[in-house]
Amino acid sequence: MSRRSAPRPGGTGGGARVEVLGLTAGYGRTQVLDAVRLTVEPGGWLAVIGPNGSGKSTLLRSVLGFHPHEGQVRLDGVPTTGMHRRDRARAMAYAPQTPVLPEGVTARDYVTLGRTPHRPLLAAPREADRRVVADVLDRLGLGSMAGRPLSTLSGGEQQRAVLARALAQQPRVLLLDEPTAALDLGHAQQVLDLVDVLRRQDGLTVISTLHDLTLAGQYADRLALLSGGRVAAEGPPAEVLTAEALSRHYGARAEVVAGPSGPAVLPVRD
Ligand SMILES: Nc1ncnc2c1ncn2[C@@H]1O[C@H](COP(=O)(O)OP(=O)(O)OP(=O)(O)O)[C@@H](O)[C@H]1O
Repeated sequence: MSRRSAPRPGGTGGGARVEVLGLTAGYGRTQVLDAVRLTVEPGGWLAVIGPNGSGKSTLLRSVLGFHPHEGQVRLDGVPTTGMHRRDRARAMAYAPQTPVLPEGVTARDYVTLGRTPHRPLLAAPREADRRVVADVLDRLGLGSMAGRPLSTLSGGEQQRAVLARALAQQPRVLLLDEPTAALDLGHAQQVLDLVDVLRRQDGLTVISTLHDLTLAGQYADRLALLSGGRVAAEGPPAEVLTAEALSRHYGARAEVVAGPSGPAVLPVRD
């Protein structure tokens, strides 16, 4: 993965403040989220954690406006419901946990789809779009396979292509659902390092879900623990990641130790 500095794929002129106010959502009669309230400052990284089924993906999809909900989401104080779809698409990019990948499309063409909100309807990609796409592909270590159909990429390479598409969008807010699920440790660190660089250099605001609590604690500056439809704990990783919280909300036996770059969670066998 190259560390070329310009042009930066996230070079957007800064992130947005995200406010989630009283967000309630569910499926049919089943309520999954109950009046969730969160704030992420520009350039902040909030990792939403919580046991399986606690509503992390539902929360991300609701923030994006993809899932019906009550309550309000504001970007820099502006309710997203009042924003034009195209403006919303420019502001927020999403890398889903289980994306539907189009058949017969090359990695390069797929990532170029991320430029759609930035160009006139039906217009062909411009030189500037091609440069952003090439840079993102390069920075995610996908440059050499850009011309290959997505279906021939490995699971981890496909996951990086999905992230590349989101970064090519040059959003102000990046929402990542389990971005490292299919990645080996080295690639997981490279992807998270890149996102971290973008938020530090450009003030990109990041909201992610992460099952790996040690990685969550190392990269995010705040964690929100979802449990029972509510935010059970929210704050700096060292405050949220406690053995007591992991036992209570995950039913897990674990020790939490202070690591060199954040708390590390060590599962303890019976
Ligand atoms: N389309 C759907 N129809 C009905 N119920 C759903 C649907 N999608 C999700 N759910 C339910 O909503 C709850 C929250 O799901 P969600 O995917 O948001 O959880 P999550 O915290 O992201 O889970 P995981 O950690 O397993 O990815 C779960 O109980 C799930 O079964």
